[in-house]
Amino acid sequence: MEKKSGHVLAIPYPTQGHITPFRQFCKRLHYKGLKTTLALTTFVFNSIKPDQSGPISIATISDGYDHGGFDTADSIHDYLQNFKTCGSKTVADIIRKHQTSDNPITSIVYDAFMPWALDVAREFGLVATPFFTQPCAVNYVYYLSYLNNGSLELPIKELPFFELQDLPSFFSVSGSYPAYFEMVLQQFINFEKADFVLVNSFQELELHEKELWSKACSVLTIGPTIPSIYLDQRIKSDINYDLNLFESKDDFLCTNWLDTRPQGSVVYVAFGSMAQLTNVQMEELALAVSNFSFLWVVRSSEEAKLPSGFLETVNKDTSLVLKWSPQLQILSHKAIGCFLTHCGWNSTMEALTFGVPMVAMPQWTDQPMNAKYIQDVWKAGVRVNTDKKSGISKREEIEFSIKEAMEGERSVEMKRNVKKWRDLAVKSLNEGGSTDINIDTFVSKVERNKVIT
Ligand SMILES: O=c1ccn([C@@H]2O[C@H](COP(=O)(O)OP(=O)(O)O[C@H]3O[C@H](CO)[C@@H](O)[C@H](O)[C@H]3O)[C@@H](O)[C@H]2O)c(=O)[nH]1
Repeated sequence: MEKKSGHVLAIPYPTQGHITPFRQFCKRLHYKGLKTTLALTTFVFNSIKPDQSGPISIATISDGYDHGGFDTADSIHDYLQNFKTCGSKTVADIIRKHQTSDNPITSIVYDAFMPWALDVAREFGLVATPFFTQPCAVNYVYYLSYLNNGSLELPIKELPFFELQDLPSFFSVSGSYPAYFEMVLQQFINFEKADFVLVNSFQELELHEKELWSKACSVLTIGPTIPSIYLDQRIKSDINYDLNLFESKDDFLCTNWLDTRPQGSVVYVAFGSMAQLTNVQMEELALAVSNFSFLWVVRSSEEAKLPSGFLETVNKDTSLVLKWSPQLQILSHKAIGCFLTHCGWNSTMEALTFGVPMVAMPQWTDQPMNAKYIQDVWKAGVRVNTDKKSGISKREEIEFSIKEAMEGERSVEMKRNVKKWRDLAVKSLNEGGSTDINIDTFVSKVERNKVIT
């Protein structure tokens, strides 16, 4: 690896689904010779106490909630406002602190949810690039809505296949989470002034959507941000995600148990780090998965919603319930037959690139749109029908969809397709692939930027 002169400060929004792709992108930049520093909020830093011996430095910034994090904010709106104020100040402090060092910061890669970081970067003459952790299609639709003052008309001319239920939940559930809706639209207030726009996706997966969006800005797809060992294997040390906000105590238990299960027999059920199901939905899910051999992640905060006595009745030989799982190890295990997922973007890319058919149960935000692509565009899974009135997926529907993905006629096609996406993902990461070229483009821009201190 040839050492290069640039130094990137990477600033994710402080949740698991954002910290992970940022951390992984830093590993790619380090592999290309750049110095990288990952900024975590003080609260996250203190919660996970990250190992700091690796090549990626860690710095802390403040979101205004150093002691209790997001949970102690009065509202989402307050949290975002305070993050902007305290974040701007503490990011500037980090840049200043490095100015007299051997390796001053030359570039900021910031979460697209935090467009205020562009102003800080410009104040110091740094390369500024937002990083979108959701796919091009979702970002493009938000962009159209931003141009249209928050509304969106169907059909979308260039993406005519979307119906209301396929759009991000802010459109289909009108008035829901106004502060977050505002946040996803604000991603576009200044993005045209950025040097590039980085997206955790790969070009082959979203060719049309990337082209559409490229008319508005310079889009570089730099994903998937899954550890190299599972895909291109160019970065030997990149074997796992290594910053976990949730404790995973039972990794060995879990993989040992999977070793005992027949090939393609287990339904893996996980809803990421944030989704909250209703009690009724939990019950329907519990009743449906009980007809299969399953491995279900039920986070501590969701556990009370399980039907009473459920955990005691789980047959430990054929099924397992965990509070958090080593998801990569699970999805890459031959015992897994399908992945019942909320369609968070990281989980979606993981399933696609590990070749696991999906049963899509989107909950909110970008997830319904990811589900649409999973079923109808990439043909890599089946979306569970929901009751129009209650929004609940009934047990029979869940059961039917699992069978479709595990053994139905469509399952053969799905398995063929996920294999295709996996091969394309590997190709994009390999030398000369689309992602590899895009990362090189970004690296040369950072390298050329000479900051005058
Ligand atoms: O038991 C578990 C469950 C999840 N994961 C990992 O946690 C991450 C979860 O990310 P994601 O699937 O994207 O879900 P969320 O945590 O819900 O992510 C949020 O952020 C994503 C990126 O912006 C959005 O696409 C989602 O809708 C949003 O909810 C993935 O890398 C998983 O491998 C584990 O390691 N163990």
